[in-house]
Amino acid sequence: MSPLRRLAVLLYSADPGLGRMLQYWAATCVLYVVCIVQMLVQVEQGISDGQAATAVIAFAAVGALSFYLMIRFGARIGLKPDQLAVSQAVFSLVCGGWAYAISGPLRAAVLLMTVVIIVFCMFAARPRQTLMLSVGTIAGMGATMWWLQAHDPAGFPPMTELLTFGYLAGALLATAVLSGEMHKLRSRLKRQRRELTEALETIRVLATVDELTSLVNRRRMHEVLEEQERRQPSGGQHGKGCCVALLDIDFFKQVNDRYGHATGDAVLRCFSQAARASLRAEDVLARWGGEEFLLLLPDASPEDARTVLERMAERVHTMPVPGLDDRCISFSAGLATRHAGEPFAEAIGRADKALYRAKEAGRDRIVLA
Ligand SMILES: Nc1nc2c(ncn2[C@@H]2O[C@H](COP(=O)(O)OP(=O)(O)OP(=O)(O)O)[C@@H](O)[C@H]2O)c(=O)[nH]1
Repeated sequence: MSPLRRLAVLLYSADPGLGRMLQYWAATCVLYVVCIVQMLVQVEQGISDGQAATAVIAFAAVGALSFYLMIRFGARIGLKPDQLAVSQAVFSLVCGGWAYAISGPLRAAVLLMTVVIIVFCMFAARPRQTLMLSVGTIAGMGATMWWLQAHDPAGFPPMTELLTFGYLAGALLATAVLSGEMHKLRSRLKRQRRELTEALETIRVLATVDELTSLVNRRRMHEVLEEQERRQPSGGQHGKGCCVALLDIDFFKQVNDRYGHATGDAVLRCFSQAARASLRAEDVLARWGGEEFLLLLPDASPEDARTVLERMAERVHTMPVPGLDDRCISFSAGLATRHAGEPFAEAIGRADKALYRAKEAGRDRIVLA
């Protein structure tokens, strides 16, 4: 990691949740900077008192820095994101009230910032917290305005303060109501996103998995083979080659006829489980149709593949199937190595011919193409 990136991670954190909170913090800092510049211009123009403005600016700067530290290391001190958001808002509102008191004729404009702070809160705090903040701000600003008009009626005419307070209270209450609506909308969107993700997963499973055996279905297997052709156009890795085998359960019609279709289904399920238990993680077994299965063995020589199929045959011979008494299940297999650059369709065609020969030769055997 470069030193610059390490510094960025240290300041900004690699955790996306924390990163988002720090983004909000950075956005509030931009607002603070804008307000500080305005305040300096006000001092320059003789609208605000220089000492009072310096005190507000210092208070805001120290507060912003403290909040950065609290957000960055908040997890260690056990502060929750919404608690941090509310504390930040309370701090900003105190700054806003103070700025109001020293901004002379521009004070009504400062109130705009107060509304902006509450709107910011809507994104991070709960609707109840936003409502409490709005009510608290109305009470706090009401008290400030009352105190200012009582102590300096010439600078803060009572009627002007009262009307300004009315506008502020209306705006804050409307914002709090809006926050509730936005929260509902966000909850609905979250639920819809979760439902959509679940629906997509269901569709994906239905499109790729065989319902009876839970094996990969024929459609998905075609995709797997295409991916394999793209990844290894010349055959298998490590010079071992790649094998395909077509497997077909022997005398399956007899099972259906004698024991019933439900037992036939149970045989297919048990066969799939037993067969899958004999494979490596990279091997893919698909239900190719009816009682026929296609096995892809990437990076396997024909000898390796035969060993796998023999191990599989042993498991299948001894697997218990509910409702089948003592009848032993077997399968025949046609095995083919995929030649370099050969399309899988051709290798599967050769495996199919080998399977036919295995059936002809008496079943329960593996024939190499
Ligand atoms: N229970 C059940 N039977 C199925 C399913 N799909 C196909 N079959 C049956 O599988 C049987 C396949 O029979 P055949 O093609 O004659 O093959 P077989 O009896 O296994 O004979 P060989 O392959 O020559 O050993 C048919 O009776 C199909 O109805 C299924 O999903 N469930």
